[in-house]
Amino acid sequence: MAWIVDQPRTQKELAEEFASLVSADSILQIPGAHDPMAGLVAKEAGFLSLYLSGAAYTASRGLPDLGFITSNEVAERARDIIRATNLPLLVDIDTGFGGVLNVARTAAEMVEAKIAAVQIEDQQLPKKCGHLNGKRLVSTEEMVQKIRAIKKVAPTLYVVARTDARGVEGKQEARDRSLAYVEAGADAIFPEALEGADEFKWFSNQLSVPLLANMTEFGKTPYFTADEFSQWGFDMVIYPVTSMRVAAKAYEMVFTEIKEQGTQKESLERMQKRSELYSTISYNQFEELDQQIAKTILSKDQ
Ligand SMILES: C[C@](O)(C(=O)O)[C@H](CC(=O)O)C(=O)O
Repeated sequence: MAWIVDQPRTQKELAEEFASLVSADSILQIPGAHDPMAGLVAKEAGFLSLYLSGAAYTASRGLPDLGFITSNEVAERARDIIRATNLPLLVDIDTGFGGVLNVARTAAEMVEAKIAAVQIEDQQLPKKCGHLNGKRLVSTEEMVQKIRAIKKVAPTLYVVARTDARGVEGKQEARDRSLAYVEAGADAIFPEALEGADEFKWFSNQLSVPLLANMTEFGKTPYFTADEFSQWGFDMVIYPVTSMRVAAKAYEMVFTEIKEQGTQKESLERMQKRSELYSTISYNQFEELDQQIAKTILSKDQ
């Protein structure tokens, strides 16, 4: 329950909360929420912070993750998720949607939308998923300028700098770039597409700032647990596209059933019931704001 019904939190409060969750003893598990409903369900499951993935956001619009979306589009989706959940949101801003000046505009827009934290990567446009081949990087100097621009325009934004160098130039270069990004003001580092336990451990021995692990599915990183990442010195782990992937498979199953059997009856048990849906979106609390609306009463099987 949030936004109109709850007291919303400010960007500064959300960013401070994010930083304190990162510095807590246990690793911060951050599930991707491609839309507000996914965010609300993740909140009900007990997660304290959410991630808006570029891959999941673009896929939810039927688009590939090649970096041709704009900052105001992403800010709009992020704003909806924050209004609904009132949780600190880490937003994937890809390359910052252009050069240094575009990054500055993106940072300002993210603060307006009350985003707690952003993740910016060192790829050239058009960017690619970090677990694919054929990535090209901008120079360290350009990325450093981008990080400085964010910190100048939006000092309260928590900045996670992602380096894609591991798959392009190697792990030593990824380490060197990370050190430069920290020097430029990044609050945390996201070494993208590390391939094994040894690489995670090696990386955390090289850096003293908080580190983020990407536990995406069908990528280059094997399926490690949150505890394993934590033991290796990582402070955050994201599950960026999981919500989108399970939702799309669920649609596929029920649409096939309706097409083939002419009914969705077999799938009812796997559906969110009307009562569960209304509870998740605080239906009653919104209804109570207007005494002219008759109070909705549901039967127990609805
Ligand atoms: C983290 C990521 O940038 C994303 O957009 O969520 C992607 C995830 C993915 O494509 O699986 C990534 O580049 O790792």
